Amino acid sequence: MDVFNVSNTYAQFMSNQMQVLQNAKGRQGLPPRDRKSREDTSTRFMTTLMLTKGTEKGHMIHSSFIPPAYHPCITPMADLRRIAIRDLQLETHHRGTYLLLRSITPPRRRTGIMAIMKDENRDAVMLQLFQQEDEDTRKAIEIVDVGTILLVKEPYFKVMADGEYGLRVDHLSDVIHVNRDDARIPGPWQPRLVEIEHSAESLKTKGNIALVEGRYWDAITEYTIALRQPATPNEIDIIKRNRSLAFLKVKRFDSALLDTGFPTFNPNVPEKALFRAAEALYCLERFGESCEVLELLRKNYPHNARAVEVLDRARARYLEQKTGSYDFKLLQAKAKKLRPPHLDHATYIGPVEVRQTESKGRGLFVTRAVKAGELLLCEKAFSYSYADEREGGRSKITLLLNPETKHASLGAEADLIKLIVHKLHRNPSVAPPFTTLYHGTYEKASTHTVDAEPIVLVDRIISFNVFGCPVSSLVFHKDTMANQTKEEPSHYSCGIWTKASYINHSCTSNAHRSFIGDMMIVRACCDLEPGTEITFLYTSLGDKNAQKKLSHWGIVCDCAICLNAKTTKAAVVTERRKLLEQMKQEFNIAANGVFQAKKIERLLDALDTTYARPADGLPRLLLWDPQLAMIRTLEFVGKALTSLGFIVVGVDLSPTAFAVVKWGLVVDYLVEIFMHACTAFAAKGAMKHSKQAEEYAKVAYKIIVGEDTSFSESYGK
Ligand SMILES: C[S@@+](CC[C@H](N)C(=O)[O-])C[C@H]1O[C@@H](n2cnc3c(N)ncnc32)[C@H](O)[C@@H]1O
Repeated sequence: MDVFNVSNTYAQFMSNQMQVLQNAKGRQGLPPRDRKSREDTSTRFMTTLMLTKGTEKGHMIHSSFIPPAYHPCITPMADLRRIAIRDLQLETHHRGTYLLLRSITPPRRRTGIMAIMKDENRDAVMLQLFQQEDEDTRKAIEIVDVGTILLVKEPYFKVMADGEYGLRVDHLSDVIHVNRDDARIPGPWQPRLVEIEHSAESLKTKGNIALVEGRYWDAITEYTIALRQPATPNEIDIIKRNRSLAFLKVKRFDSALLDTGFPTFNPNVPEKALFRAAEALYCLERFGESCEVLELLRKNYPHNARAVEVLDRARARYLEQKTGSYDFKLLQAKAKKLRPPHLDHATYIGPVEVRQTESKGRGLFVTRAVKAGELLLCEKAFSYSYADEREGGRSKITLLLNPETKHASLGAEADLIKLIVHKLHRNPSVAPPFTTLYHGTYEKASTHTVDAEPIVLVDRIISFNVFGCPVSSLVFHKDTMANQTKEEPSHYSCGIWTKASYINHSCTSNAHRSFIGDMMIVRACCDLEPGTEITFLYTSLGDKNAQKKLSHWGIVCDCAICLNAKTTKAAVVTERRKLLEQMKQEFNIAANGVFQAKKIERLLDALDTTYARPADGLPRLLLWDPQLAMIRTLEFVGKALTSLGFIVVGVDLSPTAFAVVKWGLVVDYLVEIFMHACTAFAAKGAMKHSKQAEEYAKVAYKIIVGEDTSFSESYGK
């Protein structure tokens, strides 16, 4: 939805890649013919590593191929059989087996992290780990470095892009870091005795040092090994409390919470445990429980000033979550300042619920009557990937290609996949709202965890549910109005909003989404009866390629506009094109902005008569735009609104109050149309009408931008 769909542009590129995959498949099950020696493999790798050092950062556009979908290992470790590098066969997932490997090189980071690994027979193989964190979040050497011991479950051995052979790991749960105290480490790889610490206290100290130095994963390892040593209950409590801080630092909130003792605290629970539990709950968006823990903290430690501050913040989120009252001015200010624009605000789910539809799977329905402009959702992104769209700043833009689905998109989607993989892997408790989203015919894994590790499958879910988004719909609206551009709104930044994802598509939609940073705001764009299904646009209104784009979701839109487009006779289409061309010429001739109004009016009337159905049932998309250019009189305000499908009364200055009886399509220019009405009514001394028109402009603005606190500033009112 609004991501840069470039499937057509890269069709050839993808079919070439499909061919490469097909060719590779031809070697499936065969052993490699020309396997290189360990020395040769590692020397070549080290040479490339040195030659490319420092040259691979850059802000260029990267391309990323999604591999043919395969399931992660779901067999428990105890049931896997160990194999060796020399047993590997090409293009094969070695189901039911595992490899125990030790790195003999430092890592090289490209789309994935690569290193040369050896096994106990001293054979070597290249390992590529995909979906690992960015260098900024976790250095490659913290993931694999010389001496790192890894267990690769159900290894996938394949021909790489450069023709070399290697192991490819796409699922985080398919690779296990083996701690130095693990009994599975073979004798020759065992650490020297001096490296093995047995006392919980000394391991805790090592953990504390790592924590202070910002080596959080090392700290977790030290504390975890410490907890396997004999220790008193008090020592165990302290080690867990320290580990909970390390877990918080690496965003493992589920584990952090568990280590604090939540939900059963001793009467003399220390402040730190309560703070950490409250922080973990806050980050898991469990604001009510976070408030409860902080209230306990305030009760037990009344002089703790920070507790008051943190409690205020949690209460503010809880209030947003429960009531939907936001300080939108503050949200706009934060979205303007923060990069990435991750806003610290809560999700509000308004009067909506998920229900089964007749023919579109599940959908979102209103539970009570709703007025145009009312807030249905204000949803914090489940995950959000920001791409700097300014000239020269496209640091995270990736061309994401899926040869299997023939889908290609340009933007930050590749990063989004990674962000979600990590979020789910770190915090299994937050997974259900994501994993239950629409995933087409793609089969999910039959289990959620294996050996207590979460199983994560994301890319298909993302491709069906991702939204492209501007950093701010306010800025986008202003740009649209200033540049008068009517190009389709595609965006590089993108995210997943799990509730909004239940909204199905319709070109004659009754709801509209807007963005303030990573918050999506969905408002009704017409009055809705209780039980009405909410719909919004997946592609932009009037997009000529809409049907093609909708086919990505398997949608054949059956709205009035699409049905009419299919049934309109070719002669009528030609006639409309001719009239539009003549109008365009008239507007072009009028270089000074003064055009032959009468002539254009005649052409508009002629175009109008090509439609048979009333516009409130079938909006006239070709008409509102040229009518807007003519909008100098109230007559054209009425005409433009009618073409958009509105029913309005009082435009003719009759004693009837100016009122929208039925809302039509909401476009950015709707605000301008109502503002023209406001001015035109005022010029005629119809001040009540004028005030009412301004109110409608404000509602339209709120629907388009997400809020109306910035209306006065934008429209000088
Ligand atoms: C983002 S999901 C929307 C929620 C989905 N209906 C569900 O059951 O979870 C997108 C999918 O919903 C279905 N869908 C959405 N709009 C539709 C429409 N107008 N007609 C038919 N199917 C639609 C398609 O299967 C599409 O791939």
